Amino acid sequence: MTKPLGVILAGGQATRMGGGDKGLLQIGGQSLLSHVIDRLSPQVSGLALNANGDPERFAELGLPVLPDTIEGFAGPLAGVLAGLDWAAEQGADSIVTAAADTPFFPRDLVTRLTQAAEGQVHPLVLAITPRSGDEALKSGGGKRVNRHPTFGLWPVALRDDLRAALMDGLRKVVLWTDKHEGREALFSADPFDPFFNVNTPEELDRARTLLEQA
Ligand SMILES: Nc1nc2c(ncn2[C@@H]2O[C@H](COP(=O)(O)OP(=O)(O)OP(=O)(O)O)[C@@H](O)[C@H]2O)c(=O)[nH]1
Repeated sequence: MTKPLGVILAGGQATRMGGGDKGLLQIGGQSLLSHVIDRLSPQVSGLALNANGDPERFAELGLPVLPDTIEGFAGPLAGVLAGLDWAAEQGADSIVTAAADTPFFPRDLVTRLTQAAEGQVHPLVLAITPRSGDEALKSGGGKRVNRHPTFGLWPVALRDDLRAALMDGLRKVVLWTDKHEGREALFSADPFDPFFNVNTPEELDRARTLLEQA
């Protein structure tokens, strides 16, 4: 398989942060988005940003900005679809997505997702991490892993199926990936979950602390 294209998902409304663009918040003198770009760009053959509204606010990043084509903030799958349509125009056969609010994701994300897809007709893989004992207990159902639906490898070949599912009202990522027998790639959560994401002002403080300790 050729190296996939990368798409950074920044199309949400950041309600828990009070609105605006979470990706433009600063940690360690750099925006969350630029941390994500630094991690993802060496792993992919090209990069775009999925975001809604005025693209000018991201101009200095120098990336193509892809708005959702499904209306009404349909969730991250709408961003995946925008990325797949862009990849089809570029003649690529797959994309890897990363969320703009997740500054510490693994530097071998793409390698590991791609390895997990070996033998699949349409490569479709989500990242997962083990839950800590406490988290597993609190989850009621005793789930042992966290699935990270914004970190995945997605096939261009399934973009029309995804479009139809979204038009039908599907929103939950794993419902769609399970339907297509998506696989999972397990990443370590030691010393902390690398897919830790920033949703609230408290989590922004935690990200700053983690960065200082790194
Ligand atoms: N393209 C697109 N991406 C979305 C949408 N909603 C969420 N996302 C992305 O999905 C990822 C996870 O989003 P959440 O943290 O659940 O949602 P959020 O809108 O960022 O924040 P909250 O409003 O506080 O839930 C982030 O990368 C978001 O940018 C959407 O409607 N369209």
